[in-house]
Amino acid sequence: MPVPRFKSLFTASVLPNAQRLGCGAMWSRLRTILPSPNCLPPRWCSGFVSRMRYMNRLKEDDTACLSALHNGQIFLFHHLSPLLQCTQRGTLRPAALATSDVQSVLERLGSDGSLVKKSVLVSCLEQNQAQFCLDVGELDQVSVEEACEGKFLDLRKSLFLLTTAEAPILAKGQALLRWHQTSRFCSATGQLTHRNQAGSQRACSSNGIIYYPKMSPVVIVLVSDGRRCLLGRQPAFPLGMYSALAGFCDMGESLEEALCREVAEEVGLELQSITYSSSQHWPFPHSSLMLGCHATVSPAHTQLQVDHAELENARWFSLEEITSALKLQTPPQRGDSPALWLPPKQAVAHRLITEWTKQQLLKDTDQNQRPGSC
Ligand SMILES: NC(=O)C1=CN([C@@H]2O[C@H](COP(=O)(O)OP(=O)(O)OC[C@H]3O[C@@H](n4cnc5c(N)ncnc54)[C@H](OP(=O)(O)O)[C@@H]3O)[C@@H](O)[C@H]2O)C=CC1
Ligand SMILES: [Mg+2]
Repeated sequence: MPVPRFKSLFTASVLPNAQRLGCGAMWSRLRTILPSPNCLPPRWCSGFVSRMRYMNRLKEDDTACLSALHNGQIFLFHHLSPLLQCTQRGTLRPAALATSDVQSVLERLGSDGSLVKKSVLVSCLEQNQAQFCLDVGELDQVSVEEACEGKFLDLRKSLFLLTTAEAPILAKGQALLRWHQTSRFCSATGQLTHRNQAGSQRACSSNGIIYYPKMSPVVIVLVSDGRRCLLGRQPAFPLGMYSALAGFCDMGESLEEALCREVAEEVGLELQSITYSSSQHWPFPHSSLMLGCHATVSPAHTQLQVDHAELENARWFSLEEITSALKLQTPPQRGDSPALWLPPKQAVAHRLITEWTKQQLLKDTDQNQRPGSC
């Protein structure tokens, strides 16, 4: 079980009054909370090191990156919405197009060849085939859709619909493309900045300051009182959707301090203990690094004081309510009786909720198997 690289985070404890777990107890709890290898990048697969080093070289060597682009794949975007195609099974997947095909489509639609060079490097397949994202917002949307046999769909909607492992690539691609669109000028000199071929940095043409893409750290926490879990709802969420509590870290705060502050601000509770679960990059509203945790409050202090400037509502949900919501396949429609709808599978909030559910079910099984229980 490849967990040790997270050990420092787990053992770095959290609150002055945190319940510290003994080491053995902690690891056995981690195994139940974090068993999923898909939380971790595929470091142990053969070829991982060589792919990472290859990607790093492409970020540093513009000529090598341009050559990788010519032999690579491109995910197209139109004003930051990704191009999706329908599979034979009727599901959606991001359209990974060969660069040569994209080049011919662009030429047919009257664009000069330089547009392809605006692609940003996002990933690398086995055999070191590089993958890029490119925004073709300057071309007619429908013409590109017809030529590529796909549809551009808003990224939030796409993340609800996509089940493939490529969803994080779209999130990363959109974040990078947006960063380039909004970072054209140096904030010190006001002069134009220019990018490297991979799109991993921009430099000021006048004083050479180098800018790197920015991410805001955001904490997200699933609070439990031992029996129920706490979810909140913002007015902008889709109908019926509740999620784990989240908030941006303030300057100077640790992960633990930000979690305690956000929970205190949004629902008026004091956390007892915090366990780190996993993290994810999230492209909204700009680009965030979501740091996902579980936390507990005392069962004696669960009264919520919801800050309605931040949340439309927050409430405790039973295990039964959560297990039913996890089974729902289609979102509630206007006019339906309001069912609980959870964040998409790609969201770390979903992962926290499923981890909590598994933990509760295990607890219930343990209790039922104790001698003397009926
Ligand atoms: N992937 C997932 O599972 C989930 C992801 N999220 C993401 O977490 C993010 C944070 O959650 P949310 O509850 O909205 O956060 P907060 O509770 O921190 O509230 C958002 C407000 O914080 C202020 N703020 C402070 N710093 C920033 C910053 N760097 N960027 C933008 N706003 C900032 C803004 O207020 P003002 O404008 O008044 O200054 C903003 O309206 C959301 O963007 C959401 O997309 C949320 C839930 C689930
Ligand atoms: Mg919040």
